[in-house]
Amino acid sequence: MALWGRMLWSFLSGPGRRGGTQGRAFSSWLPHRPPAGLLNATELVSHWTAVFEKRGIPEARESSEYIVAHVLGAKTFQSLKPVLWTQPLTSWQLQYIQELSSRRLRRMPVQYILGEWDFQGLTLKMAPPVFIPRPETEELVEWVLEEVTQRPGLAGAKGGPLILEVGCGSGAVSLSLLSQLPQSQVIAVDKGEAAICLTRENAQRLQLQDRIRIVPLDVTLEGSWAQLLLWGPMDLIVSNPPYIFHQDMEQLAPEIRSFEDPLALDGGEEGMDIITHILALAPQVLKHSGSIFLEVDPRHPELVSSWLESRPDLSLHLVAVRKDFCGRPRFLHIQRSGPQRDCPVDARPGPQPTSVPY
Ligand SMILES: C[S@@+](CC[C@H](N)C(=O)[O-])C[C@H]1O[C@@H](n2cnc3c(N)ncnc32)[C@H](O)[C@@H]1O
Repeated sequence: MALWGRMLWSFLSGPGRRGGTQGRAFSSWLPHRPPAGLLNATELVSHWTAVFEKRGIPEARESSEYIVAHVLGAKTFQSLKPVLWTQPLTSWQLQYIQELSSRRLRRMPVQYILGEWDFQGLTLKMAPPVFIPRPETEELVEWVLEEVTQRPGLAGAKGGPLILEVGCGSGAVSLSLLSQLPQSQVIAVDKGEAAICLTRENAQRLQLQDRIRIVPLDVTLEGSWAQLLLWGPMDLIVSNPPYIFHQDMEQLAPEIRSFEDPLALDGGEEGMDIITHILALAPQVLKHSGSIFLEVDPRHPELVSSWLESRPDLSLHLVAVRKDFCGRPRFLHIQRSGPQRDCPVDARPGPQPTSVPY
């Protein structure tokens, strides 16, 4: 399976990642009844696992377990009370499972079928075509949290950092940073209208709307970043941008190709289109010694490093690269040195950071 196919499915088998039973993304009942004789949860899981396997659906058992657990009001099959494993299901539960399973047969990702998914302990609403947060992005968030905690300079003058997230999608990164950094504030931007709406909805569901500004913005448009200066220089920029190499797009799993917005994935010929826009514009909004954290493809550390060398005017330095849980170099920490450019809000000189060769 292609790289991104593996990434999508690697986290279905993770323990207890998704949340409660609100947000049933489900509108029509199938007219036919479920197969006769399959009356309890364990039998239903076995039945749909076999159907999914026969039809070549990836993560067959995990998919059927999540669906059955969801209908019975639990996050995971393992967390169901044991009595529910063998208790007969009602006819509406059987029909509901059948409806959701038929969506899986059409290769809809489980996260969209359930209408919600957990990220960093937060239950987020999911809706196609907004990008489904991946487990490795939790590692990006953890790195940012570590750096903010260990380097007081990153925490900003107000006790918590002002963070810009480029490409917020469902709001997973911004909202988890807000929830774990109670003094922080976030400006979350995205080009997609559906992403902006979903981040807004998730912020409200999690009662985090007071510390986040959600701005529709295309970072590739000249002058688009000027409006961000209203809120002052940023302590941090974080982004999981579209970074797939264009020629790799065809190899993506059907779940991704058919349901997720290609604009959330396709980073152009070398996956660098949005990355270079972020880096070129960052000095306008980032405070001196501010940091940029990016999730990228394993080929990008070298490409980004060379690109930054070709743009000394930006005063940005790649200071660290981190590997993901599969051992691939996937996260970049880039730091700004030198005074703020073109930013009237913060022209104060300050100490220069020491660059560490990565
Ligand atoms: C890989 S997704 C990441 C979503 C979310 N941060 C996460 O990790 O789950 C990339 C996001 O960037 C947004 N995006 C793509 N091009 C953009 C642009 N030119 N300006 C702003 N956002 C953009 C997409 O709409 C998408 O929501």
